[in-house]
Amino acid sequence: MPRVLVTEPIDPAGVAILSQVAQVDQRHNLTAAELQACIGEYDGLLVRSATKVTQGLITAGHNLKIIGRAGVGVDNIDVPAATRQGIVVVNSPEGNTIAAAEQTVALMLALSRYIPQANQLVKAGEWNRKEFLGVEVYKKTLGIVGLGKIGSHVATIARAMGMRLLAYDPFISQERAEQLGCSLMELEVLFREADYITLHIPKTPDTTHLINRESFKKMKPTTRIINCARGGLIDEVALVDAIKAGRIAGAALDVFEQEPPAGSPLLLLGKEVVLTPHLGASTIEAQSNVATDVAEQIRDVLLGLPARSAVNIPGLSAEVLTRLKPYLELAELLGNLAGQLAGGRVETLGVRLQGELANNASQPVVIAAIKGLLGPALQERVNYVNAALEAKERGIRVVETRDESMRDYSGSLVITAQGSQGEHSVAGALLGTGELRITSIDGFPISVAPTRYMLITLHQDMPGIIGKIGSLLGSFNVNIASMQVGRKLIRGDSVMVLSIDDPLPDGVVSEVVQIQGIQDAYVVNL
Ligand SMILES: NC(=O)c1ccc[n+]([C@@H]2O[C@H](COP(=O)([O-])OP(=O)(O)OC[C@H]3O[C@@H](n4cnc5c(N)ncnc54)[C@H](O)[C@@H]3O)[C@@H](O)[C@H]2O)c1
Ligand SMILES: O=C(O)[C@H](O)COP(=O)(O)O
Repeated sequence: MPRVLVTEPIDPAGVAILSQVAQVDQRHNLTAAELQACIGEYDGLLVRSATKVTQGLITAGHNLKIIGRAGVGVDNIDVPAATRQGIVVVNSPEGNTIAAAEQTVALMLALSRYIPQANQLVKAGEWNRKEFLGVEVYKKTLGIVGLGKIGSHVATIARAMGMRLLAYDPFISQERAEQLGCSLMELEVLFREADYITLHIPKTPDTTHLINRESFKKMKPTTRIINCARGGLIDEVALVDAIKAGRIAGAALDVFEQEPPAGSPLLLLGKEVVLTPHLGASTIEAQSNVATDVAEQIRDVLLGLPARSAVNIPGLSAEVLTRLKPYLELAELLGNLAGQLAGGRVETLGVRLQGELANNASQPVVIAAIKGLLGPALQERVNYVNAALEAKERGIRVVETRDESMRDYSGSLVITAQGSQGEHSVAGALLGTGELRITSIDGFPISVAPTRYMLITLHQDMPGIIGKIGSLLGSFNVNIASMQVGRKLIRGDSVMVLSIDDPLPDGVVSEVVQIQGIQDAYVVNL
């Protein structure tokens, strides 16, 4: 039975799902060294934001097939390292959207009305009403940085509270922003106009310290900032200085550059700041959603099925897989065949998607062709996760073309492998019954069902040549299951495809190429 390690608390619903297919170990307080020491025993790892899934940990996890993040942000996981090792990384992109948006609005209101500070004083026996004169959010301007899932829901709530909405998100259309009642603008303008600024972007090298010392200089002294996205988006030292200097009015933070923020000067600030311990996703509903979502994906991957929200195999959801499955098999087979015909080092792999395959949702078909090409060399080390990266790292250029107008089959593929020993192309399609067919080799039309062992020749079409090959194979006790010739001209260059029942014994090919008229012969094992 596979084993899954859960390193942080998750909803029991997730554990129940994992237990259907795996032995689940919940070990929540492992040190980095303890985790490193035991990770090699596990097929799956499930984390939240506190576990640092580093390159070293991934290397030690030599049995890992999947890393699940019960939440959105995968910045605590070295995704490129997982990809290189062929490990699927999944998250729950929508499970905690509402929770994080509501936490953002709660923080905005808490900051405006000093609710945590007032609560603390009342509990301490004080009744100080003068100290907590707040501000209203009604008719104030909210600047939303990142108008994705959480930013959009914040916009919807804030709009209902009568706020004017500005947004900065270079990857969102004007139309989408308008639907949400937001005016899209440059960040600098948003800094100048907003009374509240809320961040809803991922942490990347580009967004680290997006809000910095210079940014604060552009804001109004009444501006309040909310960060419920990721620590490190705001330069905390600059933030503390800006608040102390009265450059801005305050901040509410759920996330920190270092968590917990032990020793941070933020902890010494007064009522201008409200701090929560990364609680954005901490609702009963969100925790149930994310645990279920990610556990189901881990279960599916351990059962050999695709994950619906893999962050490193884009587009390979269960729905896409069901639709494309036969084409993925076809692409893998043709990639493998083209690579074997090309023989030596392949420099360029051409993938031509025709007919119904010529739409963007067919991207996994290209990955399948790469997987097929690299399969003979890398065996099970190449998979849908790392195939594209493996090709890139080997300097193999993948050239993709599309032709919607092609109508010979509803969808067909042409794979070309060009390398040190020349170029070969193979085409294939699906029959109405769903069976795979190789429909041409090097441009010669054929219709051959792929089999495990094949002998393919390029030869000149002439009387007697088929008989000679048949006799030769017979003398080696090789049984031919089927044979087909494809040619463009009578007595011209042709291709012959022989399906044979067993692997071809050594020495046969060198004798085949001695037959007069045979130009080349290839042993293919699919
Ligand atoms: N505090 C919490 O507990 C908590 C909970 C959930 C999510 N989060 C965090 O919230 C953030 C947003 O999550 P989401 O689900 O809305 O993600 P999302 O992918 O739906 O949206 C992110 C948006 O940011 C935009 N963006 C990316 N780079 C940008 C840039 N440089 N400038 C402006 N916009 C940029 C993208 O176009 C996208 O629209 C993530 O960092 C996530 O980890 C935190
Ligand atoms: O990115 C997320 O989903 C949030 O930061 C939640 O993190 P958590 O699972 O550690 O609460």
